[in-house]
Parts: sequence; structure tokens; C-alpha cells
Amino acid sequence: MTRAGWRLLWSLLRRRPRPLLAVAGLVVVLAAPTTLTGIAVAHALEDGFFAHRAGTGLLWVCLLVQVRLLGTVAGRLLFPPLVRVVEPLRDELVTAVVTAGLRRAVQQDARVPGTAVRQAVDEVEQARMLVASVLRNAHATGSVAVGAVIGLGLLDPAILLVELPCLAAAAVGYRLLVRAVLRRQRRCLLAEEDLADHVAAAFAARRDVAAFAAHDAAAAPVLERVERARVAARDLRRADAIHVGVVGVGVDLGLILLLVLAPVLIGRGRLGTGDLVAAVYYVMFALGPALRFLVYGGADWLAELLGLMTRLSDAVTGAPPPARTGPSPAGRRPAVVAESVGYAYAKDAAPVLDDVDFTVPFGTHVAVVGPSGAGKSTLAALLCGVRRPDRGTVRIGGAPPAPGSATLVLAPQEPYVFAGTVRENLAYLAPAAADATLRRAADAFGLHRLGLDQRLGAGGAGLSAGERQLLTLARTYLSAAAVVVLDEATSHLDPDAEHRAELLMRRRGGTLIVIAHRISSAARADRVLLVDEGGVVAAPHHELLDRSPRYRQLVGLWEPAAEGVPHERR
Ligand SMILES: Nc1ncnc2c1ncn2[C@@H]1O[C@H](COP(=O)(O)OP(=O)(O)OP(=O)(O)O)[C@@H](O)[C@H]1O
Repeated sequence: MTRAGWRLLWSLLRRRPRPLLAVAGLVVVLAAPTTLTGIAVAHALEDGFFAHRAGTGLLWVCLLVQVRLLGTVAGRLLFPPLVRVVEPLRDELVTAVVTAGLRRAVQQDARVPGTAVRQAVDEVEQARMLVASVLRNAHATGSVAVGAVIGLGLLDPAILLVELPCLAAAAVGYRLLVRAVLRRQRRCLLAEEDLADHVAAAFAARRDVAAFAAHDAAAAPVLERVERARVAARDLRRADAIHVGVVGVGVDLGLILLLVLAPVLIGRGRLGTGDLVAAVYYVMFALGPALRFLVYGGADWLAELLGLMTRLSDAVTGAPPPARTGPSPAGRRPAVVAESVGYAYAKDAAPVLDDVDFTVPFGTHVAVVGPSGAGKSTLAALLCGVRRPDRGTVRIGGAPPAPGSATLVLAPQEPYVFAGTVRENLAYLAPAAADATLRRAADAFGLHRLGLDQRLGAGGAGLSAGERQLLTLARTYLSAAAVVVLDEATSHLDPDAEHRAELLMRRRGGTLIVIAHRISSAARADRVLLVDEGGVVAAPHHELLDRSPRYRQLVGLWEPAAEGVPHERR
């Protein structure tokens, strides 16, 4: 998954081959201080102090100090080519990100995604700093390691026969480590994002959750994501174990093998004691810190840089962000599809819905009818995602419904009015709506007497039951959701007000699913879903009248109450 990040990084770096070659070439130049330090140590001991020639020893020590000072000054040689690699990289990335954002906006005839572009530009700046840090530190580490290897080879090439395999094994381990850290970091990031999505969705759906008393059902997916995020974080920590192994093989095993080989080389006169001290210096004080830095800090930096480059590559190419569960975007003309849906409130209880299949095409007005307790509200809860089917699938626009999704909004029988102004209550699902829009919606639903600044008590204290329902309906009407579910949301309205509310809901566009409260409501719908004895039959009102004795019976029960009297079903 980070291949795209690698590709983008490499495509940017290789555009400047000369400064890049200069940076690479300086690895060898800046390796000299490390090599010379070991050589100076060996000579100071062998030719000076061990040979009782303190003057010679001190001369080598002076040389060693000068080499270190020269090394510090020479380190500055790196900055000019490094700047020529890194600075244009930022300019090119910013240009690519902004161009891609504008191109997408023009193609989709959408607004320029200012926030997204600004965020990507901030990420480019982070990437620039990370590239500079990774290159500078990789360079310093590489110089020290190359210097140590050259020094060991100069002392005796036989030492390289034991040290190089250890370093090669550590390099293989390092590659595995970076991959493991990258994979686990990404999994951790996705798990955290998924958790954040579900927490936000559950919070946004608190109204529906309260309406359906579905607290446990709403909490279950969130708790599942908490567990996934915990496991992902634990796995990331476990990658630390690989760090220890890489350093162990590269440095500790190398040192042990050097100490095993040293007596042989000393015995054959190929290595002096001073040389051995220099060899130990190369392994412990040059290769050791270099490898430790690479393993402990470098792997994380590299992982962070590649993660960032992968995100930027998505921004540049317009690739979709990694798959995440969540609401399907509004406006995708979603159809509502139920396939083989089964649901029971308890493990051994008889299912309320059993093997239910139906499709509601986008833009249709559907009435859901059935005797009391047949499962209509249960069906509404499944459509809203606050309950999940035990069997089968519910899909809205191809995606499982998510509580609080922007695609679907539910108006429950018990209207949800919170303490605040009428404006705040109306704009709850349309925070960007202008006052004029809110006023028009309130008037259309007959709420002329309510001023937008009027304060309401908790639960809508001060309003009649009908007004509370009208306020909830107006709020639902204002939302951008493509699918609206009214779960007996007009039960306190008279037939005319109910008719008017349904007409308004139809005119707003999108799909309208009404848990019908009166037969007039079912007769107005394009199709009727008859829920009965665990099953669902879908057909237009007149067809059902012909076809279904159960429906005829329901209609018969309804009709006496239809003339102006709020209906009560049996
Ligand atoms: N939270 C719950 N726990 C256990 N059983 C429940 C729960 N909610 C509903 N039921 C049962 O599930 C069945 C279907 O209930 P549901 O409310 O979906 O029916 P309905 O058709 O909407 O009824 P009504 O028209 O009376 O509102 C009923 O038998 C009901 O008692």
C-alpha cells in the first residue's frame, strides 16, 4: 500500500540526479573521519603507547583530534546539494496537489476543496521536513557505517568476512522491520479512524438510538472498533521486539565473532593489540550507534515519511482514500435493498422479521403497513442501521446503513426537540441553512406562530404534541439526506396536516419511507410494504387490495377512523 508513496518519492528525487549524486558521493568523503579515527587509535597504541613512545602516541592523538574537527567542518559540505534536492521537491509537490485539487473540482463541477487542499499543502511541508531529516540522518549513519567497514577492511580483510554477513543479516531484518512497522502503523491508523467514524456516527445518531431504545445495539459496533484499535496498537508495540533482534545480529553478534577471530589473527601476527582496540571501536562505537539509530529512530521516520507520501500520492492522483466503513455519500441516488433479512430481539426468541426481501428504488414513496407488533418499527431500525440484521443484508446505495449517516434520516414517532431556539432545532440536520430557508420550512409545515429566536424547553416544553412533530418533520425536510424514514412521525397531526407533510416530503425529492399511520397515507404511496407474520409483501395499494386478504382486513379496520379522527390501530 505504501508502494505509491515510494513511487512518488522516487519520482521526485530522481528529477535532480546531480545534487542526489553529490549527496551520495559525500557519503564516501564523510566516511573518512570515522576510518581515520580508528587508524589513528591503532597507530597511537601500536606505534606509540604500547611501544613506550609516548611522543609518537601523542602525535597520533593530536592527528585524531584534528580529523574529528575536520570531519565536523566537512559535514557542512552536505547542505548545498541537500537543499537543491529538498526545496524543489516541496514546490513540485505543492503544484501537483493544488493542480490535482483544481482539476477534480472543474471535472466534477464542484467547489474548490479549500480545506482539503490546505491540508495537503500542510502535509507537503511536513513531507519536506521529513525528507530533509531522513536524508541528513541516513547520510550521517551511512557515512559512519561505510567509514567503519573501510577501517575494518584496512585493519585486516578477514575481519570483514565475519562482520559483513552480520551486517547483511541486520539489513534483511531492518527491511522486514520497516515493512512490519509500516503495515502495523497503517492498520493502527485505519483502526483509529474507523473507531472515530463509529463514535461520531453513534453520537450523531443519539436521537434515533434514544427513539428506538437501541443503546446496546448502537454501542456494540463502537466497542468492536475499540477492541480492534487496541489489538492494532498492541501489534504495533510488538514490532519493537524486531528492533532488538536487528541490533543484536548486526552489532552484538559481530562483536562476539570479532573477539573469537582476534586471537587467531593476533597469533598469526596479522593483527596487533592496538588494531584490535581499533576494530572494537569500529564495531561498538561506529557501527553500533549507526545501526541503533537506523533501527530505533530511522524506521519510524521512514514509516512516517512513506505514510505521508502515500496520502499525498492519493491527493495527486485522486485515488480514493483507504476503504473505510461509514456513511455512503448523500446524492448517490441510493436504492434501499433488503435481502433475506432476519431479526429477533433475543437469541431464542421467534424472529420478528424472517427472510425478508424487497427493493425500494431511489425517489419512490413507500408506505409500510401491518398490524400492531408486526415489526414495522423494527424494520425502520434496521433501515437506519441502529439495529443490524441477524441474517441477510440491508443496503442503502450499496452500503450497509450506518447510524447517523448523511444518506438517511429518521423522524421517529416520539419527536426529538431539545432545549434551545427554534432555529437551532430546525437547523440540527442542516447547519448551513440560512434563516430564510429555515423560516420557509417552518411556515410550510404550519409553524407560523414560532419565531426562529424563540427558546424552547427540553423535550419541546411549551409546544403541543402536534407542533413538536411538525418541528421534527420540518427539520427532517431540511436535511440533505437522500432517504427519509417517517416512523409514525405524523401520529399527532390531523389528516390534512399529515397529507400536507407527506406532500412536502415528496416534493423535497429523494426516497420517502412512511410507517403508515392512516390508510390514506398508504393509498398515496407508490408502493405499500405489508409487514405481517415475519414477512414482507411489496405491491401498489390497489394491487394489494386485490391480492391480500390481510391487507383488505387492515384497510377495513382503518377506514372507520379515516374521517378526521386520529387513528388507533388494533
Ligand atoms: N426492544 C425490544 N425488545 C424486545 N422485543 C421488542 C423490542 N421492541 C419491539 N419488540 C417486539 O418486536 C415485535 C415487533 O415490534 P415493532 O415495534 O417493530 O412492531 P410495530 O409493527 O412497529 O408495532 P406498532 O405498530 O405497535 O408500533 C413486537 O412483538 C414487540 O413486542
